[in-house]
Amino acid sequence: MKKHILVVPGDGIGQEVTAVGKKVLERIASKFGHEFTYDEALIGHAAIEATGNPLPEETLAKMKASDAVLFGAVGHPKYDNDPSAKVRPEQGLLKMRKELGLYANLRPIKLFDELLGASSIKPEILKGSDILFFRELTGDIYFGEKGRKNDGDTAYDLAEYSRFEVERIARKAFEAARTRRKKLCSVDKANVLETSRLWREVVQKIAPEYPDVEVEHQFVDAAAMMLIKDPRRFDVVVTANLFGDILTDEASQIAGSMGMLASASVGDSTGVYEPIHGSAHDITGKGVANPLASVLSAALLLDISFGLKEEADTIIAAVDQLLKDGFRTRDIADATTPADKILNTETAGQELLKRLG
Ligand SMILES: NC(=O)c1ccc[n+]([C@@H]2O[C@H](COP(=O)([O-])OP(=O)(O)OC[C@H]3O[C@@H](n4cnc5c(N)ncnc54)[C@H](O)[C@@H]3O)[C@@H](O)[C@H]2O)c1
Ligand SMILES: CC(C)[C@H](C(=O)O)[C@@H](O)C(=O)O
Ligand SMILES: [Mg+2]
Repeated sequence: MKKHILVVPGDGIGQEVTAVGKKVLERIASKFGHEFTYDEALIGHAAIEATGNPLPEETLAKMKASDAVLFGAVGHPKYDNDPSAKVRPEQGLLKMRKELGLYANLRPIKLFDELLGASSIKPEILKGSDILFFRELTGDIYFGEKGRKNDGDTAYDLAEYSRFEVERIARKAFEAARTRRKKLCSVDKANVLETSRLWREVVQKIAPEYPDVEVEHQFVDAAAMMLIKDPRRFDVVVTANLFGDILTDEASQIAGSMGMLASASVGDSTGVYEPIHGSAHDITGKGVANPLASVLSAALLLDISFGLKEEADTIIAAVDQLLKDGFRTRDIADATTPADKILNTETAGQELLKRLG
């Protein structure tokens, strides 16, 4: 198969982990006889430094022209600590999502059995957890009008959802539930927010079209609690942009680390595949970031954008074998991990390639 992949590493550990994700794609291409071509483009702080724009037109054009995007992360401490900065790396990420129509963000919470001990949640509570989040990605408080009034002393961010936006993400979630354990949990805050009341109304209205799927509605505060108390009660979860952002960082602890969670952003055009984590300033440049979220994002890319299920499964099996062989990056290691089994970003990539064959 011939495909063109755009690699957009972005900032901080985005650069470090995406290099490993790309190597895995290259190995898969040679192993299975595919012809993947690659290009790179700037986004975030790196793009601001080079062009003044967090999402240069050239990057956007390259994204639209590619078959899939392997993405790293954006962000820099300079902006995090300067609330007055008008141009920010995250604007590039949000504009990309909007311009490409990436309204559905799939975040699988996949727990590898070997990592049962890596979480701070008890293994008997965790074992068998397998959740697929559908986070709405182009609406909500992220994209509504925002600003200041009263001489800057009052700030506002408007949360907005249209019926159409809720319906399209809900349908994707219902369809995914059909292929899994047939349970859908819709998470909102309908006891307080009008956007959530519309959300619940839409999900209730289309639910009869999926009679084989058992639907429940939970308020976001309760859902946050249930995720930790009993993660196995969830199969597919569908929720709004902001709730999905927060709940999936929380849910990363079910999988053991932020460094294990991949995501797929899909919708109207080119799919973008990225770890859920950020640029992680605290470990940038140390070479210790866990690259497996990027590697598992590459697997999602092959599966979802190219329909290469066997190739994707080969990557997941290699990750599984790496963990079975006792290897751990620092974030998923514990007191029982022998020193010679602790990997950095680069050696994790090397060990993984050995297991890809
Ligand atoms: N999609 C994105 O590009 C994205 C996502 C989240 C945050 N950000 C940006 O990243 C910057 C840092 O944000 P943050 O610190 O809140 O979140 P973060 O996800 O970057 O890091 C949170 C914590 O998880 C750890 N961590 C994250 N990924 C890891 C990995 N692969 N291996 C090992 N440990 C890992 C970090 O060291 C840190 O302690 C901010 O500028 C933020 O805006 C970007
Ligand atoms: C960096 C930020 C804008 C982004 C988000 O909130 O969507 C990030 O946290 C994510 O999860 O991709
Ligand atoms: Mg986030």
